[in-house]
Amino acid sequence: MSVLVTGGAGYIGSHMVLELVKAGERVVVLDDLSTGFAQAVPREAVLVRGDAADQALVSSLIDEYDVDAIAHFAAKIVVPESVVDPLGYYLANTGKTRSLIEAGVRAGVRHVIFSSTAAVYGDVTANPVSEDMAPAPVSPYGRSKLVSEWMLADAAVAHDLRHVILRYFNVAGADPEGRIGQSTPRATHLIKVACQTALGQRPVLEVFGTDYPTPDGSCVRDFIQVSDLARAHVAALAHLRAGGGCLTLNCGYGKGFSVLEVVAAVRRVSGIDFPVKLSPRRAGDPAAIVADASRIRALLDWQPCYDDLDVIVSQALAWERRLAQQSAA
Ligand SMILES: NC(=O)c1ccc[n+]([C@@H]2O[C@H](COP(=O)([O-])OP(=O)(O)OC[C@H]3O[C@@H](n4cnc5c(N)ncnc54)[C@H](O)[C@@H]3O)[C@@H](O)[C@H]2O)c1
Ligand SMILES: O=c1ccn([C@@H]2O[C@H](COP(=O)(O)OP(=O)(O)O[C@H]3O[C@H](CO)[C@@H](O)[C@H](O)[C@H]3O)[C@@H](O)[C@H]2O)c(=O)[nH]1
Repeated sequence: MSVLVTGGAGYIGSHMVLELVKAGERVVVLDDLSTGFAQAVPREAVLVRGDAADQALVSSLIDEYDVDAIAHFAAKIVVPESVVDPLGYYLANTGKTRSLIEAGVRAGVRHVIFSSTAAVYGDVTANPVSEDMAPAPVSPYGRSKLVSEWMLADAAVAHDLRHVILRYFNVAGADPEGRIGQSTPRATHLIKVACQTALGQRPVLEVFGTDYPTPDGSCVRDFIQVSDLARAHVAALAHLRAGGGCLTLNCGYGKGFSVLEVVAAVRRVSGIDFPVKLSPRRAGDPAAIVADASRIRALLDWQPCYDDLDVIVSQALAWERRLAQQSAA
């Protein structure tokens, strides 16, 4: 049996591939390398360059590698881009997910793990947020993911298919052994941008908004370390293979850190007092979003190992240093 990982050359998918390989799984990565990197895929996994919506290709991979489970990471992920290109996002995230699931169902795949997002909750007014809260996404990106969630749920009723939907909160950090990390060019993620600023690769870190109704006025987020998140997928796979039912689970630690607290952590860990500019709010940012993370701990055999902001920041910094060395070489 093998696991088909779409988007397995990307930031989060590549960390799951490492965890799967470590667990002795056979892994086939299907990635079009639009934002991913071939070198992020370990030698032990098969990398096929192609589109997750290419049904003929997906069917042939399922047959050739005896795939019993699909982990679907492939997507477009930039929220503001989704506002200017909603149809592109619905195609990439919803239309292509439909094609992939259909190919999987036809070929007899019974397990799907789907990368969803805290963005499905929208502008929450109370924290922490549990999975029972009615989703109300405010961006085409969030809506494109929510429609995919619904599609999976409907397909699970009609077909012999079970799924785990994982709603990631803010993903950060890197492989603790330094093999992989977030390589996305022009990334907008706070911890990555702050580390790049500390290392002098960006002139200044802008803090978007200091007048939010939060303790220090900046936004609050729940940061989950990427290898912990990857292991949640491995636990979800074990749940499905053991005959477990469909689940929708938040992936966070249940702890909020403000943007200014993250800045302080990056300064503390790096020892560098990099420049920060207090700027106006960024459109579309909810003031605070923190996971109620009790369900995943109750229902999956999953224990986080890196639930510590300074550890996450030190991994992200180490990865940025490595990327800088690679590009200088
Ligand atoms: N990064 C976050 O903080 C975050 C938060 C919530 C949810 N997510 C979700 O996690 C998943 C992975 O995100 P990431 O941060 O690793 O992004 P990423 O851009 O690093 O990875 C996406 C991967 O999918 C590939 N891809 C895109 N479209 C494809 C297609 N049609 N066919 C084949 N491959 C394709 C890309 O080349 C890339 O390797 C996405 O579904 C995203 O929506 C990410
Ligand atoms: O240079 C920066 C970058 C970010 N921020 C702030 O930091 C917070 C976090 O921003 P970011 O790291 O861009 O993450 P989010 O906008 O919270 O979105 C992430 O987390 C969501 C789930 O919570 C996912 O859906 C998205 O794909 C993922 O990018 C926000 O308040 C931003 O305004 C800054 O102040 N300065």
